[in-house]
Amino acid sequence: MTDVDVVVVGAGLSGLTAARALQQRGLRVRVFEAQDRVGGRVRSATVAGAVVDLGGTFVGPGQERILALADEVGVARHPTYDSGDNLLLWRKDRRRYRGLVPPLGVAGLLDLVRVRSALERLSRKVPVGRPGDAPDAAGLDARTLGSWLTAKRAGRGTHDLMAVVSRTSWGCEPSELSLLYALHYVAQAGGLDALLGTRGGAVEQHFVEGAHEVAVRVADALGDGTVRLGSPVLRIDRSGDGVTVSTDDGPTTARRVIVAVPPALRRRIRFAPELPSAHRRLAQRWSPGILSKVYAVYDTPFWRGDGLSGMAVSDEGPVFITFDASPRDASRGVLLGFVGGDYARDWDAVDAAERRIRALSALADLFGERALRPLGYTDHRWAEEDWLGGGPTAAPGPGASGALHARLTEPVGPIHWAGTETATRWAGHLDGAVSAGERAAREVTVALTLEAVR
Ligand SMILES: Cc1cc2nc3c(=O)[nH]c(=O)nc-3n(C[C@H](O)[C@H](O)[C@H](O)COP(=O)(O)OP(=O)(O)OC[C@H]3O[C@@H](n4cnc5c(N)ncnc54)[C@H](O)[C@@H]3O)c2cc1C
Ligand SMILES: [Mg+2]
Repeated sequence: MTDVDVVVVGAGLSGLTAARALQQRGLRVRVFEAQDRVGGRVRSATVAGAVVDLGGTFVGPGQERILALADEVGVARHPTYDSGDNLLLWRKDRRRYRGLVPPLGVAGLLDLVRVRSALERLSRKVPVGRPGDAPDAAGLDARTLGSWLTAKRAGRGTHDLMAVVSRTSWGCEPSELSLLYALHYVAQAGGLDALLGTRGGAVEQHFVEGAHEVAVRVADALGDGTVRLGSPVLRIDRSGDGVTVSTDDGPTTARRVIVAVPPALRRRIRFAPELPSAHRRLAQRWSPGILSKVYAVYDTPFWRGDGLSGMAVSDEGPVFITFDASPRDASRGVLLGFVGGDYARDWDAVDAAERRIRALSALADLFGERALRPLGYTDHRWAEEDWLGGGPTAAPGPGASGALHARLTEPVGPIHWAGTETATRWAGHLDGAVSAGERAAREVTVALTLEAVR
C-alpha cells in the first residue's frame, strides 16, 4: 500500500485542478509546493485598498475550463474597461484610436494587415496539438518569428507592433522565438484577435477578487494536510509499480505522480532513472520568457474623464502596454502596465526606487502628469521568482518546437505531466492550466482503473 494514490508536484492552478479532480474521484492525493504559497503564476497584492493581480489576470469567452472552475468556487468576474479612446505613443507622437487598429497611416496599416494575414494563414496550417505535423514543420521551427518578419519585408511599424504582441504573449522578442511555436500558439488560441482582444478575446474580463482567489479556494477545498507548502520536490524515483517522491521532509510513495510545473522547472527535479533524452531536451529548451508588471493606484480612474480607456501601446518602454484594471465600482483608479522582453531585462535589473520612477514616467507620458502621483504603486518581476524563473509562459527558441512538442505530455511510466504549457487549447493561459490539470487527472484515473482490472 502506498502512502497516497497520486502525488501532484506544484500548486499552481494546473496542479490544484488535477488534485481536485482526482479527489473528486475518490483518490488519495498529496500536493507538494515549493513556495510557501499556492497559485504559482497567479498571485495578488493589495495596493492602496485595491486588489491587483501580479501574474495571470485576464480571461475571455471560449476559456471554458477556467470560467467553469471560477464559477464552481464562486469567484466573480467583471468586464475589462474599454470605453473611450486607446492611446498609441509611437515615434514620440501620442495619438488616440478606437478598437484594435492602431493609427499608423495608410501605408503602415496596409503593411500590418498584409503581414498579420500572412501570419494567420500560416498558423492555420499548423495542426493544434501537433505542430510537428505542419507542412515543412522543421523549416518553420528552424527560424524565428523575427527572421520571418524580415523575410516578409515587414515595415518597421509592423515589426515593432509584432514585438509588442511577442512581449505580451511570450515575454520575449520576436528574434528569440521559434516561428513554429508562435504559429501553433496563435492557432491553439483561435487567432490573433482571440489572443489580444478586449471584446470577444482573452482580455475581455478579470476577476473581482483577483485570479489568485480561484487558486486559494481550490486549495482550501482540498482539505487540511493535502497541500504541503515550502516543500520542493527534489527527486522522483520510479519503479515497476509506482513512484517515490522526495522532499526535504523525506519520501512519499504513490502509484502515480503528476508533475505540474513549467517545463524548464522539470530540470530542478532529479529523476531516477533519468528521463528519456527528448524529455530532457524539452526541459532544457523550453525556458520561460520574461514579463514583469507594474500597478499604479489612484483615488479615481482619472483618464476616463479625458475619454480614455486606459489601454495604451508605446514604443518607448519600459512600460509598453497598459490596461485599466480598476475595481468594478471605480472606487480606485488602477493602471496596469507590462514590462517584457528586452525592456524587462534592463528594468528588472535596477533597484525598486528606480523601477518606480521609470514606470511612472512611462505612464505619465501616456496619461499625463497626474500619473506621477499614485496613492500606491507596486511591481512584480517574475524572472526573480526562484521556482518559476519567468513568465508568462515558455518561449522556446528555434528548433525546440516541432518534434519536442509531443514530449510535453507523453507520460514516462508512472510520471504524468500537467501545467499550462501542456494544454492543447489556451496553452500559456489560466484556462490551459486548468484544462491540462483535468487532462492529467483523467489520464491517471484511466491508468489506475486499468491496473485495477488487470
Ligand atoms: C505577468 C504574467 C501575466 C499573465 N497574464 C495572464 C492573463 O492575463 N491571462 C491568462 O490566462 N494567463 C496569464 N498568465 C499566465 C498564467 O498565469 C499561467 O498560464 C498559469 O497561471 C500557469 O499555471 P500552472 O499551474 O500551469 O503553472 P504555475 O502557476 O507556474 O505553477 C507551478 C507551481 O509549481 C511550483 N514548483 C516548481 N517547481 C517545483 C518543485 N520542484 N516542487 C514543488 N513545486 C514546484 C511553483 O512554485 C508553482 O507554484 C500570465 C502570467 C504572468 C507571469
Ligand atoms: Mg500547477
